[in-house]
Amino acid sequence: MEKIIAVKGLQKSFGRLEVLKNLSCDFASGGVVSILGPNASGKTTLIKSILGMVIPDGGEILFQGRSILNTFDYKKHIGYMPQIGHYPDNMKIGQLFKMVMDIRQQDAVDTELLKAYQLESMYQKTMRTLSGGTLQKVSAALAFMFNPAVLILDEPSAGLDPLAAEALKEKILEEKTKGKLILVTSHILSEADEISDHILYLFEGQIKFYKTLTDVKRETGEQKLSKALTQILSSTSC
Ligand SMILES: Nc1ncnc2c1ncn2[C@@H]1O[C@H](COP(=O)(O)OP(=O)(O)OP(=O)(O)O)[C@@H](O)[C@H]1O
Repeated sequence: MEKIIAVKGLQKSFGRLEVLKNLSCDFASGGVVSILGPNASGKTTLIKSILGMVIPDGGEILFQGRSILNTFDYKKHIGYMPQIGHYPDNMKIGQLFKMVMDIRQQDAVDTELLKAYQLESMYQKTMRTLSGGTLQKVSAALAFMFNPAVLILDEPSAGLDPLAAEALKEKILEEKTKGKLILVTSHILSEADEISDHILYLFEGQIKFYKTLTDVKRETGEQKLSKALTQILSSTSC
């Protein structure tokens, strides 16, 4: 499959804390990559670097072969669902969607999640009154709304009720079949097991391994990702 994102020798420190240590990896279209690793291993910093929200100290990131440094245009090809969405407190859900469409000068192309989550019936609710899960639903609907080639989902199902999480999982699988790249950070291994083609495991800002899910299971002889990871990590110092 075509390589859409290339990360080369990425370095990032916050003060004296080295968060990404010369990290290199490629991501191809048409698959789900789960980015796993312990808390503070650098998962969010990696995806925020790809999104241009964190400026690396060294290395480079190419999107479709071009450096993302000082560019903005590539972002229209990425749908991003943050860990916690921050929206203007007094804005209503309907106004938020309209504002995003106005900024992009584009109507919503994909309203599947918006409908699945019945957000239209909540258009008059203001953002500050929403439950954490509803906020997540709004973020998910926005991420998929403009049919982007790449989706970056940061712990997407955290806070979603089981039905909403299932709808999101189905949506991810559906979009994958359309040839999209979907990067997902998660701590829920059963979910990663159901949706992933590749597992990228980060530890202390470095890639411990980046393999297909099939290889992870074959090499460990385990049927479940959770057991395979336990086996790999107990034999190393992660
Ligand atoms: N803006 C920032 N300023 C200072 N330190 C930061 C900043 N952003 C992240 N860090 C630190 O960088 C490290 C990596 O954070 P990051 O959010 O990338 O980890 P993560 O793997 O996504 O963690 P989690 O699984 O807990 O979400 C952490 O120690 C965090 O405190």
